[in-house]
Amino acid sequence: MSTPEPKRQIHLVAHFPGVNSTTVWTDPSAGSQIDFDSFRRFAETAERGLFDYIFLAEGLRVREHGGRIHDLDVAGRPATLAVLTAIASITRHIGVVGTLSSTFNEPVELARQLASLDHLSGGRAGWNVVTSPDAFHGGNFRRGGFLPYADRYLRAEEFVRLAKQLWDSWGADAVLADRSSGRFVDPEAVRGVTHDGPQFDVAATSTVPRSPQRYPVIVQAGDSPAGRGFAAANAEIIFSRHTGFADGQQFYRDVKGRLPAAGRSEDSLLILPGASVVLGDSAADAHERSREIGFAQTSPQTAIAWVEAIWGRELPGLDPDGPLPTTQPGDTEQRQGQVSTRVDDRIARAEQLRARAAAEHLSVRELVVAETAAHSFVGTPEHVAAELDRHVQGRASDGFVLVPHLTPHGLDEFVDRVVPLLQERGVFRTAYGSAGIPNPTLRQTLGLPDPPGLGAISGVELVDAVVSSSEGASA
Ligand SMILES: Cc1cc2nc3c(=O)[nH]c(=O)nc-3n(C[C@H](O)[C@H](O)[C@H](O)COP(=O)(O)O)c2cc1C
Repeated sequence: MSTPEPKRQIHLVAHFPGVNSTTVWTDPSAGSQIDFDSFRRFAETAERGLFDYIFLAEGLRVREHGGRIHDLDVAGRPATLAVLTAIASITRHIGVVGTLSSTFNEPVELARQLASLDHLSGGRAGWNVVTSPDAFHGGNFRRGGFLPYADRYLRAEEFVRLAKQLWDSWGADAVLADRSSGRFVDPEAVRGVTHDGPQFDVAATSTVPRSPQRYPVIVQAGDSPAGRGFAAANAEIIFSRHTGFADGQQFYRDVKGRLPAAGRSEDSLLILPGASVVLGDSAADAHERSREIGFAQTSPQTAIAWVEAIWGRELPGLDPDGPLPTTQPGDTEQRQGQVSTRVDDRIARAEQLRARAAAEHLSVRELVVAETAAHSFVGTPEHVAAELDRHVQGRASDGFVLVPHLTPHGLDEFVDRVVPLLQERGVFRTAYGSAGIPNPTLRQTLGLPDPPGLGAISGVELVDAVVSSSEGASA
């Protein structure tokens, strides 16, 4: 008799609410997005629930709508690396992963900051590499439109490659701290990194010794073919939008199918779609809660602003409880700074929305709820646990980035009611370090292989880049 295959294990990520349009900050129980107490509370729940890591998205510029600050969504969360460092100091096992742009940062400085986070967290750091190269964000840095859209991943690729050289530039034994000889550093074990490429011209010596994980875990969020190619070559995790079962399977197959060409194995990259969960004591109760939350996430003003962003024009007098506008879309970008509102063909999108509203008899606000606040998993804890398991066993994902709608207690119910059921199913850990490692790094918690030497990890060649390093580093 053949032994059954072991069950695939689910990975869970806790997305701190905010930097999106679905956080219900108006709820009477909602806490601050800014005070450290919120991050502490959130992190304690996520670690109690044995999540793999806490994740922070990042918006580099305050969003605008119609040329004014977009005043409907929560904003103002403190900067990513500062928050993650503070979280690392009050947790022991959970990973800390942040979103940082490869377009508007510089490799030497960012590599230094990330290596520092990896040191200070004891090897629990991760970096979500985003490109977000639009002119609006660039304006923040006096670099509006400096990077052609087509080059966004060339820069990201060169950035990551250079960062890895910097992270590898101190040998494992470079810090001598030898009191008898008085020598602190072994110069033979630290190499300078010189790099002359299309995006970066750098001659640098890293100021930070090799960190516990050598590199932070590399995450990617981007959906274009170029983004998928970049992920297959460089990323260890993809944060995806493909949460549905069939859609998830298709994305999973596509991206995992790209790995062999990059010289990588299937288990070297995890795919974790964003997901929202609404629980109830019965299916009907959960669906009713989901409906209420959807409307709380979509105020009448939010619904109008969303339609204006798609329509590319102001829509004065639009009734949120009435039908979609009969006016044809214009071409004025209404919303700036929100990735998900990018529309390539406004007329086609408007027609698609009109068709859905007509078929389902939806008002403007009901349509926006259906389009933007449809929750991924709705039902009793038993139903939700079974569904999450089905997605992972069915290779529609390797787990989920859970995006709660409330700060800071939005994951409490999931941790109390769903996590134990996943454990009973044998698909989720019952302790950190259960593989026999008492203080696992984030990469070990995720079950990802150690990073190979520089060069082998990247399957994409930078045609014009000249990459060189002086000799002498110890391995
Ligand atoms: C699920 C998901 C989450 C993202 N989160 C962020 C974010 O927090 N901050 C950001 O600047 N860009 C974010 N992005 C934008 C992407 O990282 C990427 O820069 C952009 O989508 C362009 O890449 P693409 O053309 O491959 O999609 C996100 C994208 C996706 C798909």
